[in-house]
Amino acid sequence: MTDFRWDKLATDGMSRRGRLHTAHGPVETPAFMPVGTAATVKAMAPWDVAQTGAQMVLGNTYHLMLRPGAERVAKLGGLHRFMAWDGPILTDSGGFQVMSLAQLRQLDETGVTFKSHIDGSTHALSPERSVEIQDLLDADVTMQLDECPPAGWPHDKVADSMRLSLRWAERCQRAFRERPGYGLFGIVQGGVYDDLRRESARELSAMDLPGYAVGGLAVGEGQAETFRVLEVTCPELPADKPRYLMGVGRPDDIVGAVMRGIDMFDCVLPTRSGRTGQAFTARGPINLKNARHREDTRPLDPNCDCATCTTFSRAYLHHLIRSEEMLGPMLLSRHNVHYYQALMAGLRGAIERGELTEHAQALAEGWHAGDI
Ligand SMILES: CNc1nc2c(CCNCC3CCCC3)c3nc(N)[nH]c(=O)c3cc2[nH]1
Ligand SMILES: [Zn+2]
Repeated sequence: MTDFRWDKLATDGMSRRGRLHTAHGPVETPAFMPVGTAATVKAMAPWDVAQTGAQMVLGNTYHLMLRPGAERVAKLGGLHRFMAWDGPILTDSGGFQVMSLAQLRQLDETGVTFKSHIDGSTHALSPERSVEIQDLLDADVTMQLDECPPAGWPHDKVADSMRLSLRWAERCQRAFRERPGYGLFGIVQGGVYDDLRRESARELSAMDLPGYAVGGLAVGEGQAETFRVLEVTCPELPADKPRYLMGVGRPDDIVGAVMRGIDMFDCVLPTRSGRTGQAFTARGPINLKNARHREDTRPLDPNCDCATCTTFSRAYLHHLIRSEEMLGPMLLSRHNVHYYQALMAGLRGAIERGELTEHAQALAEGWHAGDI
């Protein structure tokens, strides 16, 4: 059984090309992980997800503990068998989703208690219970339970919140069931405050965890602030451990974060925006709802070799979205996830060649050129 580890294969400036080894297989980094909230990457079957080149997907403690329940997923053989995904799975710890989705939630030293947004039933999520749920789901990567302070909180409130998350990290590490190929990631907090980010990163680094996430970002702070926080945080993290920027992002966010030392990403954007008709292309995002596409026989993105782009015209995709046909979100989600995977493959190659700066410049020129 493989040991959980991340190999650093090449560097280019602050960026790294690596390989994560997990119980369910390797993951080439920098990596983009499609989000599979309720045990499905929405509108995509697992074979569609695999075909995009994605190696690792996200599951969600909050949704799965409410429905169908963690014990039930375990009884059914765990999340890999349940959703027929035999590659690595990372599950978030649930705290972020509670604060953004649940009703009547209460957060204190012990954890969070909340009422289900599905049926109003009351639930409690402690660091120990979150780790237990992620174990029952058989997640290859378990995330610590943390508190993600909303943007705009003052320094003293963020300091208290960051230190609570540090105490929860300790409790998660004690509760985590060590087994080969599985790892627990800490989550750096501290808002947009450099001193708090450094304190959080240093304390978590001292815990010698197998991987580190940067949380508390992509909450509306804007790209410049996100990048500034990364420039402060990444240098404080161990150079030989993977770094995961939670909830990011648009293609240009991802490129900028890779250049600042991030190795792993997750975001609902490619799937969620795909369902609303938005497609990411080498010449920037376009929305297929727009009437300008209704007689356009060209492919979505001539540079893309995915099934959507090599089979259908923009006119047809426009028709599907306008008609609210199920096939529309299916085809656009597949293209968008494929596009993100191709973006990551391009970044990995550029880092190997020591050409990331030039590659990033070429990508930005394409995006700014705009659709023709
Ligand atoms: C979109 N922006 C954003 N997302 C954040 C997330 C969620 C990342 N995505 C998880 C998947 C979505 C559903 C299933 C799992 C964050 N999660 C945690 N634990 N802590 C954050 O500070 C945290 C911060 C985040 N910022
Ligand atoms: Zn495509």
